[in-house]
Amino acid sequence: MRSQLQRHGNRRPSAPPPPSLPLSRRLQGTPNFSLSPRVSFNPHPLVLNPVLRGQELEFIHRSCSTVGYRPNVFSTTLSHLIATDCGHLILPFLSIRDRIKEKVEGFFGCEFELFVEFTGLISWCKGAYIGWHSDDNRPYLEHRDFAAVCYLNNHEEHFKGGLFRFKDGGPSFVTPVAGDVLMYTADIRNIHSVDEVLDGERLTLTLWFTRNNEHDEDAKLISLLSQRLLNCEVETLKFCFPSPPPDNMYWFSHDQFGFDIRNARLNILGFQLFSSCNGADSSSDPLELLSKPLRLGRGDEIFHKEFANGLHALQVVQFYYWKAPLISAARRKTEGNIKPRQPFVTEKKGVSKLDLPCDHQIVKRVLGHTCEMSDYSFSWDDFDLAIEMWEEYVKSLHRDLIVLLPYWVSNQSIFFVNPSELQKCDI
Ligand SMILES: O=C(O)CCC(=O)C(=O)O
Ligand SMILES: [Fe+2]
Repeated sequence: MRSQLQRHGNRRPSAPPPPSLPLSRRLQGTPNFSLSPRVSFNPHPLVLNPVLRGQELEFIHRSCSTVGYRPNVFSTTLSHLIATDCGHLILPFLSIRDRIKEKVEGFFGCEFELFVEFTGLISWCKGAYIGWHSDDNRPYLEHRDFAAVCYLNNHEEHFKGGLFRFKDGGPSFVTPVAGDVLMYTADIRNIHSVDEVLDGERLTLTLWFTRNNEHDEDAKLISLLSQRLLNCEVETLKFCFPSPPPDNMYWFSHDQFGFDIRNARLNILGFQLFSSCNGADSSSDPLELLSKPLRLGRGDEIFHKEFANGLHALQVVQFYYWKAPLISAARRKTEGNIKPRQPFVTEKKGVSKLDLPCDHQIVKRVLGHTCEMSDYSFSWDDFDLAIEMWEEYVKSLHRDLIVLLPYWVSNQSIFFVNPSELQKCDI
């Protein structure tokens, strides 16, 4: 513990300003990086198994992702989580982020500590691909030195297509396997591509690293977090309800039409959204209603509790599916001892179904094969239990975040340490 704190307390010196030569040339002349072509590094992806909190990251992505930087790609960035008042959800990223950073520094023999420039969950749905490119191939990306892609699900099992390919040298392709981390320099020595995804949702945790501290992601995230959490009390759950940013971040557009990703992810799991405003808001844009209090329905039933907005409802639904095996096992164990909590379900009085623009055929084509988790037989009883568990989960992460933030501010670096360990160290 002590050594972990000291490590973070005394960051290694950061790199001097980068010389003007391109990275590829610099590496050839630097003993630490004498293995300049990628093929003379370990040709196989480094395997970090098991992926720390992989299912949790999947839950976060399915509940928080926005449309991404390429067609049919969705992404969840740490800054987006903070901007939607879900800063506590960055905590599950931190151990694996630290571990990957250490591995990249070790693997490439970095003399100076690297800075994380970007951390994000990125999913590639049917039709997504990227042709030959290097990761520093735009003027605004020139500072990127290294890339690490951690695969969170399996080729063939969860998606088809989507192989990673290197243009030169070996291995010529990489088959994504959950837990594998692929690391490469971001420059032209590692021109690569991703084959078109033919089915399913290919999920990765992608990080880029830089030696230029002006592009340190941590500094920006700490400043964002400090602004958002300025007057926040540890016990206030109200603050932990997600607050949606502009709707266009969730709008997947295809030709003239498309769908809202929040609504689509609910629909493919069999849920519909209902608004309690009876007619008063009928003239407003239905997409705006996604930011207002909503109810959830399935078939003819409507759940009695109200959600703060569409993101809140989606987060609870995805949490339910993440925890469904646990919840149903607990219920089986206690069968007979616990009274069913029914009735939870109300009739469709005083609510109206949200009439959102949605091209169901495109939803099915892009996201249709991602609903394997809907196999669990659904129960409102279990769902109600999941709401309580979600609230506990959020409160506990939120508490940790409030404790850790001052340490991050004073180190100007984001890291994870168990808060109870921190308190022991302070004494
Ligand atoms: O997901 C991958 O395997 C690589 C993605 C990639 O090349 C990129 O985003 O630049
Ligand atoms: Fe790339």
